Amino acid sequence: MSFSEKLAGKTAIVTGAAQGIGRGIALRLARDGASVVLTDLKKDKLEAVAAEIEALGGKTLIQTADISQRDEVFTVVQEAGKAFGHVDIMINNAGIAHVGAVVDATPEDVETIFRINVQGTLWGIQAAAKAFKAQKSKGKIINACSIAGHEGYAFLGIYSATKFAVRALTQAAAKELASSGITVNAYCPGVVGTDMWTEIDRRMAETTGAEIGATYKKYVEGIALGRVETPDDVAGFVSYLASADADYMTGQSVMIDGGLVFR
Ligand SMILES: NC(=O)C1=CN([C@@H]2O[C@H](COP(=O)(O)OP(=O)(O)OC[C@H]3O[C@@H](n4cnc5c(N)ncnc54)[C@H](O)[C@@H]3O)[C@@H](O)[C@H]2O)C=CC1
Ligand SMILES: CC(=O)C(C)=O
Repeated sequence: MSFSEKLAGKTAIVTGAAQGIGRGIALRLARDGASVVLTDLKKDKLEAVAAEIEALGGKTLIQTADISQRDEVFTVVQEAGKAFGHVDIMINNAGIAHVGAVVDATPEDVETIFRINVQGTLWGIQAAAKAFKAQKSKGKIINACSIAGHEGYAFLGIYSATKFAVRALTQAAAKELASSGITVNAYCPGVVGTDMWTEIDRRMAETTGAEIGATYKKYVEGIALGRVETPDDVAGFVSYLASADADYMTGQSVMIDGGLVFR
């Protein structure tokens, strides 16, 4: 891993950093020169990601936290500030999926996913905005949306609703925080080959009777660039959103999906 100066001197927090897209973003921002605060529920996996970054000379801090708990998210941001002196970039990446028909969703299903995907993102926006304002700095808040934040998918309806909500929060927070010099944007991946999609495919098979692998194959066949997305594909775009090159961009939830959804 070679380091660049793109984010040198910056501190970035990445939620859901233990695996998948969050791990990819953490490694990329470290390569860009940022100190990276890694947060997730999974301590062992966070330690493995931290070891990867530190072995190559990067700086990290591990904070286990549940993003659905507002106080835990605020503590992560405070600890990041104490460890590195300031916080500059907040990546609200952690999220979960839900597979099932809209007509079958239970109050418990809906509450669980909204507490993580929507409230977890909201607490991250609040905690980061508070820190950036206290520092009087122009921070960047970057949220995980999805193609499902632009189109409601069959049997992913409740999940899609959470991502539409993330897009709404991204727009509203961008408008409210612009006068403080804080930008808020989101990345919208398509089909990334992570544990989340293995689980979506498995649950689709249970729900619709599709063969294992068939739902994943069907989605991937719709990608114009002809291959599944990798965490690095997402991380490259997040690196841009986190950089000074994106200073004039706010309130946007941008597709990074290999050409799957065209808006
Ligand atoms: N995989 C995909 O195709 C796509 C994923 N996304 C979004 O990207 C983000 C990351 O997805 P993946 O890496 O694929 O998922 P993943 O399931 O591989 O990783 C998610 C990580 O978030 C953590 N997490 C879950 N709930 C948490 C909580 N309450 N507090 C703290 N950490 C928690 C998990 O422990 C896990 O390490 C999610 O927001 C997802 O909705 C968006 C579009 C496509
Ligand atoms: C997981 C996800 O966001 C989709 C639509 O694949």
